[in-house]
Amino acid sequence: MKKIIFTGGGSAGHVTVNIAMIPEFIRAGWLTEYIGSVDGIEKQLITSNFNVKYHSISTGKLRRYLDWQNVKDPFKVVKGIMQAYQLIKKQKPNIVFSKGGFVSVPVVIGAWLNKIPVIIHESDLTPGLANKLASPFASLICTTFSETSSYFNNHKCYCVGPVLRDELTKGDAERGRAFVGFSNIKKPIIVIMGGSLGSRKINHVIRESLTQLTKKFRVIHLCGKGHLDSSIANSDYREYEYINEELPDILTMCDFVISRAGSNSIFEFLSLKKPMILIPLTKEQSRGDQLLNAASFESKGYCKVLHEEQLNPDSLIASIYELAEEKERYIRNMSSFERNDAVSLIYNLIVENAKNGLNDE
Ligand SMILES: CC(=O)N[C@H]1[C@@H](OP(=O)(O)OP(=O)(O)OC[C@H]2O[C@@H](n3ccc(=O)[nH]c3=O)[C@H](O)[C@@H]2O)O[C@H](CO)[C@@H](O)[C@@H]1O
Repeated sequence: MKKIIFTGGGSAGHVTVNIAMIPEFIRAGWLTEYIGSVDGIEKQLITSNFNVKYHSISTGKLRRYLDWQNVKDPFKVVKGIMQAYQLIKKQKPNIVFSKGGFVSVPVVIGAWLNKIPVIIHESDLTPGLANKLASPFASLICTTFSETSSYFNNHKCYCVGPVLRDELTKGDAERGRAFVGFSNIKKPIIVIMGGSLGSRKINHVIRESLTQLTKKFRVIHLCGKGHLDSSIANSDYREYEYINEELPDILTMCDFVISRAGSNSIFEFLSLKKPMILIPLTKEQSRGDQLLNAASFESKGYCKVLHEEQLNPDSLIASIYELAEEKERYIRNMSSFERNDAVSLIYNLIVENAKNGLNDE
């Protein structure tokens, strides 16, 4: 029997691709395991969705700011590499698939030290630091955007397009309405998603705009863990820290989306043809990947971009009215998008690259 180990974590964007891929391997009879951090979001998402063995390793964080933890983290990363090396030596997978995020670097190095092939996936237009560090150890890099290959000099890249969960297209609006408890009145619904971890700035502006916003719209706010505000009493407003299996129903039900510009999320909205306002993370808060993701979508007429520097209740309300007025045009533009069957493409690449003879019968 063949065995695959998945890795990736830190935020849901580094896990959802794995969530889309894992069922293929379980169906095909592969032994499927996961290496993640001790308490990251990947542990909760993987163990609640699948009955796969989850191994934890020590991880450091790749921070962009000064923090005393930065001094301790290199030691944690070295410990993580040693743990991953030992685990992979013992588990003998035929291949490792990495979706990136800081936990993935020790795993990729641990696999390489064991001479186990590694396939990496990069879903943003520009590579994340973890994938950049891991790329010399990988046999192949799969990308969502075709432009990404130019950032991985001399590496074998394969553009597979967005990797989306199968369930995403199986949402049911009626189920969504029942879940949030909205009656079927004729006020369009906006879903607000500040990335998988939430966004303080977006949360703040949404809550400031709420009275005005709910005159015309109903609002479902995915505000991120620890960011609920129980003081708000508004019958057209619902807030959740994070929504897992009900998300396809909620997205199918909604009319508009306001979101950060994380790659996985925006391709989910695109494939469901939801007119969207994207508020990308700024250069100060990130490497600028979301600015490029959003610019790429804007150039194709898929979204409206509202930069954080201009974000306030007035600009938000004005943008949502403009989006609503041009709804049909956005839907038309999004209809031209043709999506690959990325899950099958990656599955085939993994089968072709897997090392033979380790756990095989
Ligand atoms: C702060 C940060 O590091 N952001 C990065 C992170 O974003 P982030 O983790 O937000 O990643 P994405 O937007 O790409 O994906 C989020 C995923 O979580 C899911 N979801 C979200 C909220 C919720 O309540 N329920 C739910 O299921 C979405 O449907 C999506 O599948 O990874 C992305 C992909 O590499 C990058 O583009 C982002 O720049």
